[in-house]
Amino acid sequence: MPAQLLSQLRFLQPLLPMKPRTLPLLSRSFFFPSSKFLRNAPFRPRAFSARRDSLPLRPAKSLVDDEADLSDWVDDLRSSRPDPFASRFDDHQREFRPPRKSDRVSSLGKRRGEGLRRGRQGSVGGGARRKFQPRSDDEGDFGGRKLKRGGVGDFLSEDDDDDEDEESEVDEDEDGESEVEEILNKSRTALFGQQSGFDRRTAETVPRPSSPGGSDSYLSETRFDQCSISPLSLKGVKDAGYEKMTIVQEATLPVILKGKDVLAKAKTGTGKTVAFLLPSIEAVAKSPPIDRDHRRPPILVLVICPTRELASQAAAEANKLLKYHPAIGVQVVIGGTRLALEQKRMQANPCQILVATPGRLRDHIENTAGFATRLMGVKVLVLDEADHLLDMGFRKDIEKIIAAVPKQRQSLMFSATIPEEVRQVCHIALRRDHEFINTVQEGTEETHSQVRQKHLVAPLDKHFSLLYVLLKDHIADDIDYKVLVFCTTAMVTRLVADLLSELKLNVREIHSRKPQSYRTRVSDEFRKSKGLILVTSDVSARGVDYPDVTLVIQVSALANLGSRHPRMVGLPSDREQYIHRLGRTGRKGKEGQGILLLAPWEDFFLHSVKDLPIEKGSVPSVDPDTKKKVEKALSHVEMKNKEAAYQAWLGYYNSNKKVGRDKYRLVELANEFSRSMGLDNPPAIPKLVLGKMGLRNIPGLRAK
Ligand SMILES: Nc1ncnc2c1ncn2[C@@H]1O[C@H](COP(=O)(O)OP(=O)(O)OP(=O)(O)O)[C@@H](O)[C@H]1O
Repeated sequence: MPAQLLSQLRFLQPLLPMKPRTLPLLSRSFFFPSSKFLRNAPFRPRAFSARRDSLPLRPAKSLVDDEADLSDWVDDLRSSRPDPFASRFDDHQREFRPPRKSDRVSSLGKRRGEGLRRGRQGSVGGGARRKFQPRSDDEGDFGGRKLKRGGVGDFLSEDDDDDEDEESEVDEDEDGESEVEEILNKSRTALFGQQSGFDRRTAETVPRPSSPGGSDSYLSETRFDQCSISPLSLKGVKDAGYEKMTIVQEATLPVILKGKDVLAKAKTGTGKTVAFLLPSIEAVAKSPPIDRDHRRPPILVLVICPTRELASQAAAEANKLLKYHPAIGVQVVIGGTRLALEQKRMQANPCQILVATPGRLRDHIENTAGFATRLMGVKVLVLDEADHLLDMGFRKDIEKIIAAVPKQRQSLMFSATIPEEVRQVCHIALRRDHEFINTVQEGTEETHSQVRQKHLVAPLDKHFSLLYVLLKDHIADDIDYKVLVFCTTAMVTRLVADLLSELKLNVREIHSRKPQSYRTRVSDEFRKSKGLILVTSDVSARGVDYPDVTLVIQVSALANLGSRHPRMVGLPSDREQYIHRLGRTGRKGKEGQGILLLAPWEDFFLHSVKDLPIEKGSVPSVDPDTKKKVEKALSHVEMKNKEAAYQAWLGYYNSNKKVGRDKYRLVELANEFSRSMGLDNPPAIPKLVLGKMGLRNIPGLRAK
């Protein structure tokens, strides 16, 4: 495009960027003559009410048709007041990659699972229009992903897992490091001025602890009142007990406040939630107030979290920060409750900030009247645990959601792990000129140094006794113990919880097979308690902020293995899940411990975490009395729970590329697991199920 033409464009749209390097992209995005372009011009504002009234209120199917009109409408709305987030015509540079064939294939498994579940509700098939059908499960969270792998093995594996079996080495991003430094330097000057007392720091010192190794090493030296946030937000921050920013908050806040798209990586438990919520709240605070009588008040900030627990937690944090913003409302839509209830709640209390899990959000887009229109007001889109949300289990939902919000918006993606593959696909949500802010120094570990990590490799049939011994030892060491035990599937989680209860330990369980009300209650209890063990599937792996967890035990690290998808597409691997699970301890600079318990045939996992400081631990001895005690406790565990655990275990590892490749070996291992539960004979499995798992006629299995 000739530069002359650009200057004409600039005349029409003063917000156009002038940088020559943007020309080719602009020329792709603008077509002439363009009535749409003219409609976007700020000097032709339309009366807001007239525009609103003329908008046809159609449900989701019409969303795509209406998107352009709705975008215009939102633009008009924005142009009525100065908006710091509006002047971003480089939006055109964002590229939306249409789903590849591989995406469709690999998401089929999940959809098929959904189809099974929806089938029960009378609406089979992704293409079928669903009308206000309440869904009892939470597709948006791990629990809802239980059927995602597509085979019966997946069906049996039932939950809570990602899929990947390739080893992953997360590259530290050198560009990212230098970008951070540049950003910090610029933003310190811009936001805190020369008086702020900040040193110019080198890239390596971005996450410099104010007291090395101390309990506040996650904090920066910058106070919230040194940055340009509104007095009402500041009051909220203060009441929440936050004075200094954490490292990630210091690094990202100025950039986000400037309206940039951000991809941020920071260690677990270092305040990423506030880092994206606070500037999002500022965006709402700066927006024109919404008319109380508005029939479809726009949602201005949309936060997406992978699990219900995490979404509820983010909404609670938002409410804390909003204490002095009475006009700004937060709502959470997470599944596990009746859709109609959420619809009523949203109607009764319209909000500007919506926190959601992906599946339930899609349900609302497709089934809640006027919801699609409200989403067209979104100015800030946040993907929390972004790498996980971009994996194939969620990808379709995320793409659908992104298609339902305006192209002209700010997008923020946060996670403690951002594998290179995710950086490659992050443009699904982010503009090309986004900032990658990596507060994990190059050459340092992605886990916290104050968390002692060890791995134990022991035969599977010893795992139950060992788990008991490890827990008893820890309880004896720390009267204020608070332990998370991660298991592979919901049914195995239930079995382990049953066993530990039989052994008179103070135990709770949480997984996708539990009703949401129970999950919420247990989660709240564990948050507040000490002297408690929570046995959990991966619903608790990411983001959940339980304070003062003293120990995390991971029984098997293969939770994320079993991919039917190529590594290319940005799946978080078992390495990432290990980091997130471990990250439930050692939060806010506190100390903690992590134990990884592996069977000998699982030790290949160690290769993928060889750069993490995981010591080889010596396997504790199990005395004969303890062994007997555990066996007796196992004999009291209900048979049906053992059968379900066996079936789930078999299905789970059957889907695992490495373990499930050799079916004969798989069955041997499954039967070892069965024996470890005290069963002489492995439970029988329906023939149909075995056939679908590709396990018919494999010696060692019992069919019924
Ligand atoms: N500036 C601050 N000062 C003190 N505490 C803070 C600050 N910001 C956040 N926190 C607290 O730090 C804890 C961890 O925050 P948060 O859950 O957002 O961590 P995270 O980085 O998102 O962790 P994860 O990677 O596990 O999701 C929370 O209890 C939060 O209230």
